Amino acid sequence: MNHLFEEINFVENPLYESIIADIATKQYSIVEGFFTDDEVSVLRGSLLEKYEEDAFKKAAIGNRVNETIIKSIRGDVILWMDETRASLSEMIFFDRINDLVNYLNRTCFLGILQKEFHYAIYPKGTFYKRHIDTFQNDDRRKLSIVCYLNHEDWQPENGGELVLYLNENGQEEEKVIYPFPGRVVIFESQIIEHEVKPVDTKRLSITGWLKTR
Ligand SMILES: O=C(O)CCC(=O)C(=O)O
Ligand SMILES: [Fe+2]
Repeated sequence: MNHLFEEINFVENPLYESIIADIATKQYSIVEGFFTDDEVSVLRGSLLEKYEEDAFKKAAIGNRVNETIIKSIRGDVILWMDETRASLSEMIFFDRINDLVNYLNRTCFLGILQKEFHYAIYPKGTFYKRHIDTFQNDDRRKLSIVCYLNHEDWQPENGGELVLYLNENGQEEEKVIYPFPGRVVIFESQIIEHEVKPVDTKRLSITGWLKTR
């Protein structure tokens, strides 16, 4: 019998258990300090370096059609991350995410087989209007994950709050979340409508999705 338990080799992780419990009860979870101050700082450096190299601009060129329509909905600039060519700091990021995904797959039967993440910068004055993260004919996105990489002195007055629109017994309720560095927000992609309020100071993050298939 002992032998059997050794093979299972499962260590309960209290942080992940609290995320799972949150999502099961309210469809979202706010995790403080998912990344340490040092990790946030290294990831922020990596994001800003790529921004200065103009890599974000190049990523946007594919979307030039409908540019004005898109800008009235969302004003962020993004750069998709490539795990197969990850830098040292990006490896730390993906190690954390993969650890969470493995735990979710072992405990929740979510069947997460794919993921996609991008850096995002919201320049001053930009926003992302109320939306849902799944496309009409593609329901593979299960969980949305937003990781904030702002500077340590980020203030609520800087704007850029993430607002989740929750359904509380038929009544809509707004959950306002400030993008403080190190904070990670996870929510059900297919259920929770949300928006990013106008930003007053350049706002930095990594956003991604855990997907089936
Ligand atoms: O940055 C955030 O807080 C949310 C971003 C978002 O909703 C998205 O990229 O779909
Ligand atoms: Fe979104």
